[in-house]
Amino acid sequence: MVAERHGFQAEVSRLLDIVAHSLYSDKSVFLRELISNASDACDRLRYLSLTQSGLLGDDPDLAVTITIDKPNRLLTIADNGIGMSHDELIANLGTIARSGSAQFMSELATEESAEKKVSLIGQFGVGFYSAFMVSDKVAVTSRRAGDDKAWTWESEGRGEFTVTPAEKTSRGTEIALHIKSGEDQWLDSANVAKVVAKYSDHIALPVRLLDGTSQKHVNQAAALWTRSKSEITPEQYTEFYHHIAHAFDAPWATLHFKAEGKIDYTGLIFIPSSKPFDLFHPDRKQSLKLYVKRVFITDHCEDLLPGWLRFLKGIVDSEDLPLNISRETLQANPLIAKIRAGLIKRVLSELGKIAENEPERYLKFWETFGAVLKEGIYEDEANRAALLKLARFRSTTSEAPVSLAEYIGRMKDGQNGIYTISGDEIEALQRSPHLEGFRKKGVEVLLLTDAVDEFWMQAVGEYEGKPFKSATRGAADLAAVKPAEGAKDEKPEPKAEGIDNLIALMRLTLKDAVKDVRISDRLTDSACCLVAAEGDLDIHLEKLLRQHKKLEAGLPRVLEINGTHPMIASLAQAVSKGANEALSDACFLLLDQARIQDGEPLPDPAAFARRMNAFLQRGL
Ligand SMILES: Nc1ncnc2c1ncn2[C@@H]1O[C@H](COP(=O)(O)OP(=O)(O)OP(=O)(O)O)[C@@H](O)[C@H]1O
Repeated sequence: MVAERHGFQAEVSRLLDIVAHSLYSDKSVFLRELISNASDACDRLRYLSLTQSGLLGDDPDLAVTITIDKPNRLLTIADNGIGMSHDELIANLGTIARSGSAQFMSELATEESAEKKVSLIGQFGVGFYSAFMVSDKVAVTSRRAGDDKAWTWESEGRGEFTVTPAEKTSRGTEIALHIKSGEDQWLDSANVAKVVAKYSDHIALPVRLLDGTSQKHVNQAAALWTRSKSEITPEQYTEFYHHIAHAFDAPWATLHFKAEGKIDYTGLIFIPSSKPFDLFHPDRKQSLKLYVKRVFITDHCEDLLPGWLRFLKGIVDSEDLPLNISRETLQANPLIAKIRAGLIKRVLSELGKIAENEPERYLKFWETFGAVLKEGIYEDEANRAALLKLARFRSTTSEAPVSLAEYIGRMKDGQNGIYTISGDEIEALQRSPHLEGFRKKGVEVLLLTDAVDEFWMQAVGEYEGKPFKSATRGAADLAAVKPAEGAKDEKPEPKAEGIDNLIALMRLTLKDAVKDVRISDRLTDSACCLVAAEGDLDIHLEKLLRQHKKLEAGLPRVLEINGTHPMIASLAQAVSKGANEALSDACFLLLDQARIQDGEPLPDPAAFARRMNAFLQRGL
């Protein structure tokens, strides 16, 4: 029969190209991926057989069998799981269905550093395609449970694959790897046995190795989470994490526990140490696997975890849910809500312990997943207090990120709020003129760079009675802050003479381009800055909303001028001689200067250039 020819989806071709250039120094991961897939296929069949008892037929003992055929240079991984139909072979092994993968692949293509490439692809996972690291040809023969037809998918991993009808007497999938020359260790029985033992130890199915006539069982075939903690080594936990999460990093933390009482369940939960590529993709769902009495039910039980814990990996095995529960009715099950509450409590308590006892280690976690936990502060009132305690922030006065409790402990006498400034980058925030007055008074300001910050701060309003206050909104209230002990009680510098006239002229000249012009409490070195009026949207939030097309035009801002700045003093003096064109240009130039310092585009760059040139010319 003529083979059907298909091209790989562009993302798969790119992935295969990367795989072929052998990214990983440890190629043995291909065995882990294929054994994981085989075990998942058996789990899925077992779940379906709960409601379709005929599916298991006369072959009820699910297992994975690995065979070495040295003369033909073949290594085969076979399972009697769910199998794949003709269309599933094409869809599953020819495309990547994960959302965001096209964008991910193009980012990967432009990444130059090989090391970063490995770490990126590690977060993505190469799954089945890792077979091409050691094979020059892969043939997948599969028969879907309940179907009588079988098909062989075959490819050399270069742009296309074929699908042809096949003879296969039993259900399941057989993946035959034609081992590349130079990769002979994958035909060596002792080596394969060692690697398979490592990767299948925690798998709940028997894994067998056949070499010629000899056959041996390589694992205990008991689900890892059912064993007692004292019997499990850190390496075994890490292996299980790699298997379950298809991850390459080491877990940052491992929680293995048994909840007993009103409801009984076991949890084996991992907090990854690196960010998955799609952490902020809108389609990303939580991915804990749900088991009932050791039988895999689903990895898409949305209600098992809140969105703000979507980075967790692992399993939950319930003793109380009925085995024949359908995935659809799971969501409404009150037991799921109880398990969810229990999981949240455990994870938060573990994070709290690590934050207290190992602050440096905790900071690594916070840098990776802090922005996601902040979503919880915004949306989960019940856990808000615990999450606020766990939050850490960069600040103007401390090298290490600080907690809100630490911040409050260092507040100055007379300071009446927790000051924050938001923007895209820490460095730009540090340079912001808005902070000059705060620095002078030694008042700490938290530097916020996550988009979600604006939202949770609005929702929370205050922490332990201290309101959050934006350093770029309203009056700075710094006059009330007492100078630090030992510092000279500096008298405020006298404001430039005629400044009130300058302000009046600026208001008249700038009209609706600003909401107001006033003397600043927060500037010490710069001449001017823009702030939001009390009660208006924070400047950074407004910028975000405009970027996301949720707001059309920006609101006019308050232009603050530094009453002690020599240039402002000269302008004030000039005003006393009467208004003229140069002064009018100066008003607009000051406003544009403030916009530039905020990283804002100028509404009329040509007018800016014209005024600037006129000014330079007058000065020469
Ligand atoms: N042995 C198998 N039996 C049945 N289906 C399989 C088997 N191996 C792979 N598949 C199907 O092919 C799909 C793609 O496999 P692949 O390993 O590339 O990705 P994945 O397992 O979905 O993702 P990842 O490995 O990154 O978590 C699987 O989701 C599964 O549907």
